[in-house]
Amino acid sequence: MLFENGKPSKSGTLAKKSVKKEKETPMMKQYNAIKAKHPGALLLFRVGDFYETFGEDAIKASQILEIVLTKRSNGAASAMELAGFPHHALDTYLPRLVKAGQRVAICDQLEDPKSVKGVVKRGVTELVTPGVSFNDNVLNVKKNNYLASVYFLKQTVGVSFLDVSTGEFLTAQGDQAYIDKLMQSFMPSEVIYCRVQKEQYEAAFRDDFNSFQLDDWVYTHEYGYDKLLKHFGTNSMKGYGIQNLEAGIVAAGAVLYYLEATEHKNVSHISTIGRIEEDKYVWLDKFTIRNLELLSPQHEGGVPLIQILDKCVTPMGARLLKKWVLLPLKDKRKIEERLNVVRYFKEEEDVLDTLVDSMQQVGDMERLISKVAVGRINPREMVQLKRALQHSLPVKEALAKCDVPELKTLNDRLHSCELLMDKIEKELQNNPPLNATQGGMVNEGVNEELDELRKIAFSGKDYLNQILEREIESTGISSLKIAYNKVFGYYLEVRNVHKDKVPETWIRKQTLVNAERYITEELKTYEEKILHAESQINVLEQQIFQNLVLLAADYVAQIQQNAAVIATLDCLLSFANIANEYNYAAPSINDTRNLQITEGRHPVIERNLPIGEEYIPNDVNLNDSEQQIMIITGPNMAGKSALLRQTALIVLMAQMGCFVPAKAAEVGIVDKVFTRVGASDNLSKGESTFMVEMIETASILNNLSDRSLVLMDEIGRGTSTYDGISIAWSIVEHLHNQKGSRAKTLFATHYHELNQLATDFPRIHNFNVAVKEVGGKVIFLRKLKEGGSEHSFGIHVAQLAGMPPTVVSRANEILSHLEKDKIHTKNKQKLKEVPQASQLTIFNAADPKSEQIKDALEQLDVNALTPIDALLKLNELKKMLS
Ligand SMILES: Nc1ncnc2c1ncn2[C@@H]1O[C@H](COP(=O)(O)OP(=O)(O)OP(=O)(O)O)[C@@H](O)[C@H]1O
Repeated sequence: MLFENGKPSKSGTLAKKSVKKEKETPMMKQYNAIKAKHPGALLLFRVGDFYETFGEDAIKASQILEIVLTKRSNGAASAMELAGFPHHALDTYLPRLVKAGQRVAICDQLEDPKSVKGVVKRGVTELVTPGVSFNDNVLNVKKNNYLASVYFLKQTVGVSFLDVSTGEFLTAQGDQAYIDKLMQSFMPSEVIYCRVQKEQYEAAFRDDFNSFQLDDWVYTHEYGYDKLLKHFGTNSMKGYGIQNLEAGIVAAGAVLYYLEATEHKNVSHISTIGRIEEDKYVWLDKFTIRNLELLSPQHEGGVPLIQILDKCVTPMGARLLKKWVLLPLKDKRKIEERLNVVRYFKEEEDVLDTLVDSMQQVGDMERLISKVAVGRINPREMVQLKRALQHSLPVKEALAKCDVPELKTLNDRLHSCELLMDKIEKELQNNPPLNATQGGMVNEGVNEELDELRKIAFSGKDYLNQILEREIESTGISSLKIAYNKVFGYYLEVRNVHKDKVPETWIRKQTLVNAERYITEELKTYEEKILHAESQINVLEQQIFQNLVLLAADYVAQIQQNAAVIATLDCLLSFANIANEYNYAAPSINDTRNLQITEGRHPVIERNLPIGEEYIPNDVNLNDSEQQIMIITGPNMAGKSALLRQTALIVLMAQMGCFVPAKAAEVGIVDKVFTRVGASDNLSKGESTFMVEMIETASILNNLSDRSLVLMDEIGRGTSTYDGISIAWSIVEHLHNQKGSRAKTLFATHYHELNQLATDFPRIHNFNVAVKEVGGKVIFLRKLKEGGSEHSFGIHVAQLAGMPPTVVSRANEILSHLEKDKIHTKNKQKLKEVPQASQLTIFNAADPKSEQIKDALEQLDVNALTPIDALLKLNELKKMLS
């Protein structure tokens, strides 16, 4: 049974109570029984042509949908609230309920009310939840809609993602940080987890996602493994490479259970399960994804990278591109394969145009074929599927002419599915109705009986004339007439003079003064036919359509593969397009640990500069032998952050297989990118800014490798200046001296004191983003130069920001006063004297508290500490102080 937050929902309870007090009508009894089976879900109960909601569901529905709330007035359940809408408006209202976070159980009439006495049989035909939906209005074409399942197994976390609308099914397992990163990347619309793991779940993900709890028996290896074997019809999961992912299997099994529990039993389009391999992709922690604004901007009105990269013309392409952005590659060969194709398309603009033109018409082939598999495709969508296949043909033709091995491989995987395409073309009209029950969708000449029926239904007069002519000819009764009356239907009328010519088989029905009326076997049959023609037409059309759906179901695997090929092509074409449009260069990828960017630019800022302004390019060189760490100082607004981010973005774009905003870029494969940019407030989650800063930094320092790229922007600014400098200083030292991981680092700071580090450490170099001071005004040159800098020009920025002149001039006064103060210089001297890689002298031997803290620190085994332990320890030390 399903539970919401461990207990049945209020609405389920209320509905029961309010009806039980009085005598239940049979229908309400049925309603209550169904409602009780789906606690936590808002029940849409089909009554005739309406979907009705009752009790608390009605109150919720009326608020969310802005529909009228009434009270049920027919005796027994007089106190019951009621709100409903016409059944044909389901597509409009359902998405609104789901988007408002509701789980919606759709309860339909399972038999024809006309053929039943008493209460019609009803049942829930679908439970739509935010993570499990096929409804186009719930889904966003450019986004996958993932359901995630999470399972904690000691230190390992298993996760599984399913987009039921495309059939994509994935699993992974790893430590908390890895799964957290995946969750932030895949951004599931709904997460299911084991009820008894509530605490762990909430500690890990707080209330980041819509969540739902399942019973603990669902989250067992035995159950999950068996579920997967049954679904895929195999006797092991070895072929999918997930046999040993114990936690991953448990999480994936629960996904399949949940599909069943939500009445999604027909899911043959989920034909494979993939493993998200941690070591195949560049590690981006969740802070990096956020700080680099890869998929969404940090602030309203901002532009994320994806918006620049996405020129895809198909929904599949747009969805795949998001994955490419979040999962850049580490395999040089694979990256080069993508780059080769982009280079080719960039040069062969005709091919690019042909492909883009055809693919523009392909539409969402991936979701259409999923609808075929689950039997939810409508006639109009079937015609769209045909068009998708038709427009894939020129793609195939164009690819066949391309002399690039990677494109040949893609072309080999593209199926033309001609038989299916021709059959849809032959059988379905080009503009069929939306609903298969409406009729009028099948072409003429497909089915003789159907054609006959249509003749009867739509060309009745002609048909009767044909009978009349035939009868006149065979009987010789020239004045014969056909007419209709309500009493005995169609009849033949014979004037008395011709009475003797009437064949014996005719049945006399009426005698008039001058004539007699007869019916014949043929007319009777015709009459029956015409009466039933329309309903028969519908039945036959539906049969023909169903057969078409069955045929299309044989093509699920092929069309899914086509969709994957088209999506890949779309992303590569998009890369080629932007390379041309924005003047990007092909990066050169190698296995060294060097990064050499010549005239690099920020892909997003350069597209959003005010008219007339040009982005100033800069070089960045980093390696593990001479220049491992660049300390970048410079005034506020100089462009330090932009430089840091562009460096990471160029590396990531290169490893996605995309050309880069630079004159040239040599990229030695990077395996992890870490950023700590700015001190963003996280008060809503109960953490102080500085705490967040330290958590994020700790996660960087604990996960470094010699291929990592680290960006640190103003680390330490969340605390007092001296604490900040001390922390920043020791972090840089740590990055430089860490054995076995000379992570390439860009360190932007306002602490000019850190410039001292360059003299003390061989692989640390100072740079500054240049400005020019002319007549008391600062001109931003945006050019990176070697050497440190002395000023921050913060007051100048305050002036630019419109600070009252009195405040600005007072600030200048205070600054000059402080600058004269020797503390500044003395402190600098002090830092210089600090022995390298040792604790900064912050302890006073005369102070017992200080000694106590020192002892505690000395006893610590830093290598054995997790980031959380470290923070707890820090807190303990702080308490010692007070
Ligand atoms: N190379 C460049 N060419 C043109 N404009 C740039 C360049 N770099 C930065 N800018 C512009 O300058 C603005 C400020 O840059 P940025 O935020 O990188 O400054 P900063 O040095 O990090 O400032 P702060 O120290 O105040 O955080 C950017 O928003 C961008 O509009």
